[in-house]
Amino acid sequence: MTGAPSPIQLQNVSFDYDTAPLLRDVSHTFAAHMVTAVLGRSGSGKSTMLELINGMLRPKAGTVAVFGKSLDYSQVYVLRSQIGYVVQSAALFPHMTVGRNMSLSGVVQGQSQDVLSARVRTLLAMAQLPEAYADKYPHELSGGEQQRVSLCRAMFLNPPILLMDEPFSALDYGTKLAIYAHFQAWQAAEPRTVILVTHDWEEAKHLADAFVWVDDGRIRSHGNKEELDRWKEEYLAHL
Ligand SMILES: Nc1ncnc2c1ncn2[C@@H]1O[C@H](COP(=O)(O)OP(=O)(O)OP(=O)(O)O)[C@@H](O)[C@H]1O
Repeated sequence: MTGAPSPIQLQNVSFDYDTAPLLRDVSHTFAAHMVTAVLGRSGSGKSTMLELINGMLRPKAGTVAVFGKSLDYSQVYVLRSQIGYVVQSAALFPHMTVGRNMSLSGVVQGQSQDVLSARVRTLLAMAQLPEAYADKYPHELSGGEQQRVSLCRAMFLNPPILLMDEPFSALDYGTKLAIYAHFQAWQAAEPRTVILVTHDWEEAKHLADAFVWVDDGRIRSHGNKEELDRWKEEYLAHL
């Protein structure tokens, strides 16, 4: 724990898609400047939890607070510059260059071309991608490279919060390890509050400092690496 106030709090949050309850009275305070892995089997509501945090979904009951304030759903766009969001498929726009894909949020903010280009160069260097990639199109990159671009895009406005939804699950093992290393280097250089959704126990152990296990609409357990080790067999048997 860093002792810094939590930038993300769920208080008695319940949610359903007008069918069976999906999250039931969930409360959790996410630690600042750390990676928290949210684990759980498929369909347990992990992605839904991220969409509640970034305001794409609204709880049926309870509150979501970001930086100490309950979300104001009439101004959810304000969160876009504070919360980066990375999903499993890199989801880059195919008709735009890599540089354009990365810098869209800066374009929307009216940043000058010089500022945009400089940030693209910095991020490509951090992701150890060649500068010339800025002018390539997504289909010219490998899956792992596209996912690195997607991470760069989420980092473009330097958001203090990063939400990652199974960002590495479609990658082969070698590519995954390489991206893990990039991600860890970025996190060491500029610690953010990261929530990493994954069902992969090993990935969670590798990348995160804190852990939340979502099951049957509730937080079944949460804790540190020791806790995670304690759950291992039970968790794997439960998937
Ligand atoms: N837009 C939607 N409308 C209706 N039901 C939905 C919608 N999105 C998700 N669901 C359902 O809600 C449940 C939880 O979905 P969610 O994607 O949050 O789970 P998850 O834990 O992230 O799963 P996975 O690991 O498979 O991605 C699933 O049963 C899913 O079918």
